[in-house]
Parts: sequence; C-alpha cells; structure tokens
Amino acid sequence: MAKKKKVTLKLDHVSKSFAKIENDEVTHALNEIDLTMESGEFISLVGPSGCGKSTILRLVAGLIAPTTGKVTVDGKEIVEPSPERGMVFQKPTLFPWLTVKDNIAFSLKMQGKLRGNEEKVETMLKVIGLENFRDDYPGQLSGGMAQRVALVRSLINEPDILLLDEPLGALDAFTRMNMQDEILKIWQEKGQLAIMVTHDVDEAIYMGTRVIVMDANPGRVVANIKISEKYPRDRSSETFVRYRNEILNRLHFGGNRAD
Ligand SMILES: Nc1ncnc2c1ncn2[C@@H]1O[C@H](COP(=O)(O)OP(=O)(O)OP(=O)(O)O)[C@@H](O)[C@H]1O
Repeated sequence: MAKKKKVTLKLDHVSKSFAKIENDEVTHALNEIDLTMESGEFISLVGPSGCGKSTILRLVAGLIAPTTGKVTVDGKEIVEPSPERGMVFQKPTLFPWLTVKDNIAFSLKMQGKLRGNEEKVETMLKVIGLENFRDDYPGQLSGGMAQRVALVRSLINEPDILLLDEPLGALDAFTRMNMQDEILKIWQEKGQLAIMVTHDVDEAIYMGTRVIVMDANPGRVVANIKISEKYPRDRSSETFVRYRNEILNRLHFGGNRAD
C-alpha cells in the first residue's frame, strides 16, 4: 500500500468555550492550545475527564470551530468535515440496516466512487479478517468485529489524518490488545497522522510516538512526551515503566508530583 502524502496539522492558540445551558457560566474546554503534529506520528491524548481531549478531535474533524485561534492543515484552516480526516468513535457507528460489506463501501458509494473501487472494499475486509462476515449485519457482530468495521470504514477514504476517540474503550482486555496491534499495523503501512484519545496510560505509551498529557479547568496541555521505543513495545520493560511513571506523575497519580 502506498504511503500517504505528508501533512502538518497545527493548533495555533486554540481556545474553545461552551456556554452552559443551565446558568450564565462558561466551560473553558480548551485554553490556548499550541500543538504541531505531522504525518507518521501517532499521538496519544490522555488526561482526566473534561480536559478537552474529544474537543481537540472534534475541532480537527471540522465538526466544531474554535472560539479563538486556528486549526490548520498545511496552513489551510479547517472549516468543515472532510473524508481526509476520518473519525472513529468508541461506539462503532455502523448502519444497522447495511451489511458489513455495504457499511465499508458506504462512503465510497456516497461520493460516487464505488465503481472501479470494489477491490478496495475486498482488501479492507481482508485487512480486518472479516471476509466471511461480509453479508452479516452489525447486530450479528461482536464488539471487536464491529469496531474493526468502523475502523476500515474510515480508512477506505485513505484519510491523511485518522482521529480515534477512545476506539478501544468498550472492548475486553484481550480484544483490545489485539486491536492495538492491528491499528498500529495499518498506521505503519500508511504512515498517516493518527491522533487517539485514550484513558489507558499503558495503551497511550504502547501505541504513541508521542503522548500529550492534558489537565482540566481550563483544558490545557501539561506535557508532551516523545516515546522513543521501537515497535512492538514491551509493556514490562524498564523504559516503558519509566514512561508510565512520568505520565502518571503528570496526571497526579504518582507518588510525587512532577509539577
Ligand atoms: N457541546 C458542548 N456543550 C457544552 N459543553 C461541552 C460541549 N462539548 C464539551 N463540553 C464540555 O467541555 C469540556 C471538555 O469536554 P471533552 O468532551 O472534550 O472532554 P474529554 O477530555 O474528552 O472528556 P472525557 O474523557 O470524559 O470524554 C467538558 O467540561 C464538557 O462538559
């Protein structure tokens, strides 16, 4: 499979506030975020609930706009959703009335690009090992299988940026570890920019080339940690444990606070 073209994603002084419906207060979901990310990186976003992780993904997806600041890809401001920025959610958002194959083919069909690309659908079915389930409906699939379908349904558009909003959060530990390796394999082949929200510090280190640690009220970045270990990573190695301690400290779960 061909590598993706290189892109640079920038969040430049990005703040996002939401007005609360019940009173006059404002939630500062993100405050002055400056981040640069590039193709070939796998960014893990970790932080307590409400620190703005999903808000970052939704801004990059073009689902919402920043209150102040800019989100750009190669200098061009993101103003709307695009198949070039594919999103995968924790709950697989499949169409229950379409078969596995038709779910995967859906966006190509909507863009009028299915004809001549049928082979792509077959390749995707093979990538996730579900060739024999092509005619099944989402309701017949296990959680892991459904999440695989949701993943390749985004990948079929060959996005430059893959946005993963806790995609493995609802899976059992064993399926989750398998899926971590599957996602890494796909990302390594394509070399796109992947940004994944996770609550699991080990998953963040196991998968990320960089772990961005956030804190809440207001949502902000408190650490940007490059993970220099080769893949596949050993969760029990000394270096891994050192990264884990560093991140837990940043999240205030360590024995001694780092800041
Ligand atoms: N559409 C919205 N309207 C009002 N408030 C919102 C909206 N979206 C997010 N928020 C608020 O912004 C803050 C950040 O939300 P966000 O979902 O980005 O956090 P998160 O770090 O992803 O949290 P979690 O880990 O619980 O998913 C939260 O306080 C949330 O309640």
